Amino acid sequence: MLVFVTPHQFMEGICKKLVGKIKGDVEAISLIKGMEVKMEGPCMISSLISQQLGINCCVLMGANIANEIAVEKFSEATVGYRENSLIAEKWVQLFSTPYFLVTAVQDVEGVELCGTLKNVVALAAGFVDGLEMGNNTKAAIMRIGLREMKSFSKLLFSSVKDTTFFESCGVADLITTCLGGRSRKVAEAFAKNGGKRSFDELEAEMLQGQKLQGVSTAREVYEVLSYRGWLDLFPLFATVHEICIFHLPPSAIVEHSERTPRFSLLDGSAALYC
Ligand SMILES: NC(=O)c1ccc[n+]([C@@H]2O[C@H](COP(=O)([O-])OP(=O)(O)OC[C@H]3O[C@@H](n4cnc5c(N)ncnc54)[C@H](O)[C@@H]3O)[C@@H](O)[C@H]2O)c1
Ligand SMILES: O=P(O)(O)OC[C@H](O)CO
Repeated sequence: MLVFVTPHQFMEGICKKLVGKIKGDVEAISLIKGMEVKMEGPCMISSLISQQLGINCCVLMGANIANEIAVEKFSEATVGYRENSLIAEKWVQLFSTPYFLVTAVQDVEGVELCGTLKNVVALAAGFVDGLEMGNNTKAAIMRIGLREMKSFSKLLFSSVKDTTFFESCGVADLITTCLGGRSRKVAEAFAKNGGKRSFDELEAEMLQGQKLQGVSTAREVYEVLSYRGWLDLFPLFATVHEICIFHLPPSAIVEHSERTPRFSLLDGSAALYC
C-alpha cells in the first residue's frame, strides 16, 4: 500500500521517476490537494498516479491541518474511492485512530476536487482578512466559494455527489483552511502589502521551504475556465487568480465575487454548461 503526500506541483516529475518501478498489485492513496492541467484538460492527481503508474489510487482529504493532528487533536477525514469498497475499508482502517475519524465515500473526483478547490477559496478568505473586512464578509466569500467549488466539480465530473460537500473533505476542510491554513495566511500578508509583494517572495519568507497550493491551483482553475469559456460563471475563482498575478487589487475579491451569474449554478448540470 503506497501513500502519496507531496505538494501537487511536483507529482508529475515524481511519477516519471517511479515509472516501471512499481508492481501492478500495489494499491495507492493520494493525500495531495491539487490538479494538473494538460492540453487535453484537467487531470486530478489520483488520475495522474493511476495513468502513469498503472495502479488503482484512492484519495484521502479532510479538515486536516498537520500540526493539530501531530498533537493528536480530534479531526475527521474522508476517503474517496472509485469502485472497490473493500480497498476503501482497508484505507479507513489504516488511517483511523481514536482522534482521527475516517469515513469512505464512493466519489473519488468529488473528494479530490473539494481538497483542491478549497485552496483557492482560502486565498480569497486571506484577502478579506488582510483588508480587515470582517467576519460577515469572510463568511459570504466562503459561501460563494463553496458554491463555485460544487458547480465547478459537477461541471467537470457529472458523477460528483452533492453529499460529498457535507463530508470532512468539503465544508469542514473549507472552514479550517479559511481559518488556519497557509494559503489564507500568505494571502492575508499579500493584501496587507497592498498586493505589491509577490506570492513567491511571501511564500519563501513565511513558509520556510513549505509550498503554497492555492496560488498554482488558482492558475490551473483559471486555465480550465478560460479554455471552456466559463470565466463569467466563476467570478470568485477568476478574480482570485487575477489578484495573484497583479491584474486586480486585493479589494476586487468582494467587488467581483458578488457578481453572481444570473442563471442558477446550483444544479451543476453538465448538459447545460459544458
Ligand atoms: N500540511 C498540511 O497541513 C496538510 C494537510 C492535509 C493535506 N496536505 C496536502 O499534502 C500535500 C503535501 O503538503 P505538505 O504540507 O506536506 O507539503 P510541504 O509544503 O511541507 O512540502 C513537503 C515537502 O516537499 C518537498 N519538495 C520541495 N520541492 C520538491 C520537489 N521539487 N520535488 C519533490 N519534493 C519537493 C519539500 O522539501 C518539503 O519537505 C499537499 O498536497 C497538501 O495540500 C497538507
Ligand atoms: O495549510 P494549507 O492551507 O495548505 O491547508 C492544509 C490542509 O489542506 C488543511 O486540511
